[in-house]
Amino acid sequence: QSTSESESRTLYQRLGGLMPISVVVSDLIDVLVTDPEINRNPAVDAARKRVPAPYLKFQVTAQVCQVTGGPCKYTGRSMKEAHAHLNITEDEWQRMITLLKQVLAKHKVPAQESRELLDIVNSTKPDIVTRP
Ligand code: HEM
Repeated sequence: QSTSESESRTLYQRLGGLMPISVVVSDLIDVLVTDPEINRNPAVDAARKRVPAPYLKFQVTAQVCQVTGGPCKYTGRSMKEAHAHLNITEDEWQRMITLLKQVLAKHKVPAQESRELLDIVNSTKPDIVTRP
């Protein structure tokens, strides 16, 4: 396959589609909802006890599928609305990024695709982090 052909593939295609995306998201949610550093935030701890992990996995998978150029339609709330009540700090954000990088490495997501996904995730930071 030529370089121009590989560059025309969407990030969704290069990640391998819904099957690997759903596995990476599932693993990330599993480590996030049990992480002591993240759950030191009482609002996050309360929300993850109230909101079923399978629901979060579904919503985040649909969102990642959509924003990477896949066929899904994300129907959940905006990132601002979904996280406004959680008082998420810079340190908690950095912890989430560390866990995300570990999950991407565990599943051997290539460097280029990992970078593009991290750029997309980082673009949501101003809507999610509401405390310094
Ligand atoms: C430190 C970082 C984050 C934490 C601690 C966190 C935690 C949470 C929690 C607890 C909820 C449930 C809120 C509720 O319904 O009361 C939620 C919802 C959600 N989060 Fe996050 N989140 C983080 C970052 C992200 C990022 C980076 C994304 C995607 C780019 C994301 C996508 C979503 C989605 C799609 C929902 C569901 C929205 C809905 O129910 O309509 N989150 N998050």
